[in-house]
Amino acid sequence: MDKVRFSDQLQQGCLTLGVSVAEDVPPRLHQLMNELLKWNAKVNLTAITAPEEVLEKHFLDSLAVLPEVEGAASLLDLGAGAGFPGLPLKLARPSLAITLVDAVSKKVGFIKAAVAALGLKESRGLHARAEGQPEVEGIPRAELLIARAFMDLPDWLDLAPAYVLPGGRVVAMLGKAQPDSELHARAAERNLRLVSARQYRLPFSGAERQVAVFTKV
Ligand SMILES: C[S@@+](CC[C@H](N)C(=O)[O-])C[C@H]1O[C@@H](n2cnc3c(N)ncnc32)[C@H](O)[C@@H]1O
Repeated sequence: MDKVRFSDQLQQGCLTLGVSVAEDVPPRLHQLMNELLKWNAKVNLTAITAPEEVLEKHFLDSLAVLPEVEGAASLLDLGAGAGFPGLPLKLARPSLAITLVDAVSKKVGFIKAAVAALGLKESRGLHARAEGQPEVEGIPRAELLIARAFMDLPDWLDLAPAYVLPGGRVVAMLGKAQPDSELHARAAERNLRLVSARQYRLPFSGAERQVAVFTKV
């Protein structure tokens, strides 16, 4: 898909999601897609390789949580894989300091190469396994914790708070929507508080999503 068509579709998708990105962001995401597909030909990073699908399932799916990310100064993406959702969020909000962690070195190798190719500042790929002890693991705490397709909600809410700076938030990206009562209950069991929960659909496939934000009590 050429850069112009890609940029049009990306902006259209953002509009449907109710998020906005600066004009230079779609061309930079196009560059990220080319980098991803180039690497993917040699190193297996993602099963999603059709440009239309990369655009929606990786990029728009990541950008959909921009409202939950606004205002944070630092973001930690655990189990980032090929950099989702962290890299698109960083491109959309350049002032965000990001750390992307994965336990598989070839994935972190790609993240580092993408950070260099895109000239991203305050962006770090880190090869580490997150098991709840950030100091031991060398993983820095952040204001906002995020992960996609990493753990189910109960395990994520058990793990993530250890990596949050005081007053920070944990974002859960969920495929299957859960009732607010369930989210409140999962939070209360762990001395957390549900800050917000929002359901939406991806713009082209209509796939259902939910994003929930938690903070420590
Ligand atoms: C299903 S992938 C999701 C990748 C990416 N977040 C996405 O949505 O495309 C899960 C990733 O978590 C990584 N992972 C699994 N357990 C981990 C751990 N304890 N610490 C860090 N990364 C881990 C895996 O290597 C894998 O890249």
